[in-house]
Amino acid sequence: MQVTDLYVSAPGKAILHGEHAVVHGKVALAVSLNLRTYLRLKADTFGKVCINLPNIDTFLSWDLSQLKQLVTYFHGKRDEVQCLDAELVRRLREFIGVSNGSLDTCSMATLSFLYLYLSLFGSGELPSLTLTVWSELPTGAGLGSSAAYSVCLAAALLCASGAIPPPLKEWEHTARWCQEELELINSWAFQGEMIIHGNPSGVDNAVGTWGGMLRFLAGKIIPLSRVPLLRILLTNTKVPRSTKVLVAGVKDKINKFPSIMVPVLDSVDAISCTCEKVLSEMTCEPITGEHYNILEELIDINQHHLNVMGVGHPALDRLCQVTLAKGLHSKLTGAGGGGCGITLLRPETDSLMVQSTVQELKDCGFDCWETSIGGPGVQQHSAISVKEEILEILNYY
Ligand SMILES: Nc1ncnc2c1ncn2[C@@H]1O[C@H](COP(=O)(O)OP(=O)(O)OP(=O)(O)O)[C@@H](O)[C@H]1O
Ligand SMILES: C[C@@](O)(CCO)CC(=O)[O-]
Ligand SMILES: [Mg+2]
Repeated sequence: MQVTDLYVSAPGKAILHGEHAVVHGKVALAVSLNLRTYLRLKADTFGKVCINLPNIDTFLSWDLSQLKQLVTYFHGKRDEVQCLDAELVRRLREFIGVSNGSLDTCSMATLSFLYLYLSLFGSGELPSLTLTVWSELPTGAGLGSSAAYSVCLAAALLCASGAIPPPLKEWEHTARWCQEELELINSWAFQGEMIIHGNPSGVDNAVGTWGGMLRFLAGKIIPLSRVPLLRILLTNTKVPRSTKVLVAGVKDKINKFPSIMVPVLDSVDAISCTCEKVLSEMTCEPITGEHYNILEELIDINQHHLNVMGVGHPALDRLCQVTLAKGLHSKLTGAGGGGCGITLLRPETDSLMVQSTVQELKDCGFDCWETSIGGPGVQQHSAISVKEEILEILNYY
């Protein structure tokens, strides 16, 4: 089977409010970032499947004959994807030699690729292909790198399998899929997330698929079209952590102290709803200092709640202290335990103040940058629409 070459990309995300609570059926507000993961899929004729993941130093290849042995029992279902095929996951773990509890970056990325590849092609002829992924996002830092990776894999492999068409016309530079196709991409990306995260809510892959700002509640995705332009500072504490471990830790705490933790989750839910209301008011009436005061207070309260859930870290406390000394308010974003935080900048915060805050955070050993939000969801690219330095990496392998 011969597949068509293609380039796709998907954005990372920042969660404004609702991380962790969203896993337990509460509202989350999330927004895409203008930092993306790019994937190149190239058809080959060597009878091999190769993956190049330079961000995580992973370069692997398998003979099609090896992979075929894994699918002897398998009848792929491309349009019915509610839960993982436990037997396929077990075989793949055995095949790549990874135990159930492993958090190894390379194993998780490999497992999710092989799972999607075999699920989508396993019922027919396996195609020979090379897949290269490069991301502008820090890996495992709370900005949805796993979801952007899974969304790119799902879009590229669904296209290659013929389940969805490549949307790009000859004369276009970028193109997106229709709603129904996006839903299919999102549901397969969720499978990839399940392998990496264990128990994902689905909010991260939804942002990677649709982009923009959205409200997510129990699998229901509502795009928020009327939102004010927010200025956000992103800080990566560079403390490594695993979303899977942190999500499992919060679940344990809820099971151990339900009467203490459930009200905390309810309070986070109320924070997300209040934030959504304020953001919507800011688009239909003149923006005042009071709107920003409320947004800042919500950030502070939520950061305390996340500490109560056990997903804080001294480096995140440091971020909050440094920014508060400048009158700015921060919270962790994503799974916490280290990784990234967001700081809300007010419209009147001048660039000198931003620069000195960034410098102080860098002096703590953190990476820090002002970011723009609301990038488009998953899309196909022509080669010339991919930034030159990224194209060079994707085409190197
Ligand atoms: N560029 C990439 N190339 C290959 N694998 C990646 C890449 N980015 C992420 N991954 C996979 O995703 C895993 C990190 O996922 P994890 O969910 O822990 O962090 P995150 O998605 O960055 O943060 P969060 O889920 O809190 O937003 C890595 O261990 C790796 O398996
Ligand atoms: C921590 C979490 O809520 C967000 C991770 O970005 C996990 C999830 O929703 O799957
Ligand atoms: Mg993740």
